[in-house]
Amino acid sequence: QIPLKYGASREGKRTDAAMQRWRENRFGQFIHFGLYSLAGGHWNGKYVEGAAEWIKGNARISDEDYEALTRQFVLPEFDAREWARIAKEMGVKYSVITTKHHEGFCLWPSEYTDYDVSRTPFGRDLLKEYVDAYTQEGIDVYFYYSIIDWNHPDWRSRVETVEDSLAFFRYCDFMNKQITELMTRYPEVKGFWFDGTWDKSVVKFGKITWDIEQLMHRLNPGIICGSRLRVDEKGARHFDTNGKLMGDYEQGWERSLPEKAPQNDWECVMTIPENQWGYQADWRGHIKSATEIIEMLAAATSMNGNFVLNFGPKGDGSLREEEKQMARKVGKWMQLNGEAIYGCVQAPLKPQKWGYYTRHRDNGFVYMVVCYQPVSGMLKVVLPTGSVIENCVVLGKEGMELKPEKSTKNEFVIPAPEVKDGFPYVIRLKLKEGD
Ligand SMILES: C#C[C@@H]1N[C@@H](C)[C@@H](O)[C@H]1O
Repeated sequence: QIPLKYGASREGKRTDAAMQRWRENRFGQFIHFGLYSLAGGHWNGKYVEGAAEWIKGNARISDEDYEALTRQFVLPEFDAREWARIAKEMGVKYSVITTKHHEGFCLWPSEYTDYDVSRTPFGRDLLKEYVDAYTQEGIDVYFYYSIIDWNHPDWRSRVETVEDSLAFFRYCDFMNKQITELMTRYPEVKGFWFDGTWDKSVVKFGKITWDIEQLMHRLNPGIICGSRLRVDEKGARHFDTNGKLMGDYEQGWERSLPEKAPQNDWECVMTIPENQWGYQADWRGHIKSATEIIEMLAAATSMNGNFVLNFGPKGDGSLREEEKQMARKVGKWMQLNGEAIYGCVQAPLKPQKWGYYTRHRDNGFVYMVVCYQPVSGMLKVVLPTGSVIENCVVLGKEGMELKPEKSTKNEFVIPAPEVKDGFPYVIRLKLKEGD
């Protein structure tokens, strides 16, 4: 163990109510919205390769031309209540919004910059309308905040000269003021989702991330913050130089899922196209179906993780049709099968090829989320020695009990119900422990 001043500030899983609520939420929404949404992944009438929220760099847009987007920020179709209604319909329990992405434009009227909504024709406090609408729907709100800030004159991606370090530490002061502002103006915020901590400047001065963590806990001891914020004084990210997780959960699973359950709390954030977070008018490549998203959500839950699906609203403030469709389909599935996700954790059963087990923290049931229908027509379940299946039903068809048959020692087979709608189905098991 190397002595560290700015490594992990605490060890082990948090056991307080705020963190337990984060765990039980399981399913979240990401909202990427900013000036980049107006460009929609196109510039001068041409499609721009790369992630749409990175268009300033991808299309080599000058500061002046990019800032001109503030004059187009009118949002005639923006209605936070509609965003919140659709999030509720999808069945998410929390939502993370980009208060400020790498571009530096702020979705709230900040006291510390004029590069924000107050300088646009829209003019309103978008963040407040989002917080109020989602809170009204009972959805917890989290703030994404980019450490990188391409607009701020004092941001430095690397610090090489005395002038760089003076500027960078002025920027850190600005950042601390904005974080304080966000936590005091919007006390409903449950946690922060920091991004952009890979640049050399942040890795060189990891203490600034320790300072942010300390600042947030002084303002709200229950605030939740993932590992992506943190860098220790040796430049180690997410896990400190002694291998200890920094922050409250592993926040490295961006567009990927672990193969097996990590030891720590963790969260996966996922895009519907291959890699578009901000609005891209012309989605290309594979667009994930609701069935694929449901399988990822079940996989995450089966490994004690949270799953957050990204929406990139359009430059007029409306949601795109494909995302509304996604919300409808996933929401319909969650209405029937949400008990296999919300408040669920990894089940103590041997994983099988047909899909994912989850176990509800309280109700004692084990759930089988079947994503791969067996050609044999039989779903295999291996139980601990002596345990038996006391009750076995398909969610939505509770009146029709399935009859498991013992096929070998500890192994049972359940006749697989027919798949009608192209979605995973869920079997609920009541197990009776062996004597
Ligand atoms: C890289 C990168 C950023 N991290 C994702 C969560 C998006 O915000 C993307 O722009």
